[in-house]
Amino acid sequence: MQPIAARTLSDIDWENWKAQDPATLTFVIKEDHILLIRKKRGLGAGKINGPGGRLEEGETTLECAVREVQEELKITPLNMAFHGECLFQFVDGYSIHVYAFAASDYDGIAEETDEAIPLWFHINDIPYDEMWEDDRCWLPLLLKKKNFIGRYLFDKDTMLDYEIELLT
Ligand SMILES: Nc1nc2c([nH]c(=O)n2[C@H]2C[C@H](O)[C@@H](COP(=O)(O)OP(=O)(O)OP(=O)(O)O)O2)c(=O)[nH]1
Repeated sequence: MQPIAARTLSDIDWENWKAQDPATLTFVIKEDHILLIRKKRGLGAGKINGPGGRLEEGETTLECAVREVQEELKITPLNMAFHGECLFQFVDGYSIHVYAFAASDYDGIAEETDEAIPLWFHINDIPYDEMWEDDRCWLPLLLKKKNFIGRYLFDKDTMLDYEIELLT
């Protein structure tokens, strides 16, 4: 992995950009509450996030999104809707392309696993201070059922630049 000299989004050739890893995020939103996790390991360990992770060989984004929720919280998300894409470039050279889903219901009882602690929040009380810096830019769009594509440049945990396009 080669570090890149970019300091703004315009330093990156987005036309030919391809992430090292495709990944997913899923937000179960039910009756004004959202199910988040305290992530115990992997990229973003310690932060609060939605359950999710990297695609496995041969898997669709939807299959990955469902599997990650099942693995991390022992529940199955229901009524999955795709809402958007987040394209993350890190200055250390790493890149990840995240597909974001919302689910309006689930089967089972969420429980702590090796990977995550389940946490419910009211949608007006989302703990953005404990989340990735970009989440406050696009999670409100997902909550409003909008579709979006965003590009983000990070130096470790610090967001250097971003842009979000709403899709109709
Ligand atoms: N909300 C949010 N999520 C992010 C950001 N950046 C980022 O990678 N993520 C998510 C996408 C993935 O769901 C997750 C990273 O994948 P992971 O490390 O959990 O992958 P994995 O489950 O396959 O982990 P592992 O088995 O390889 O440890 O973090 C961000 O800025 N905001």
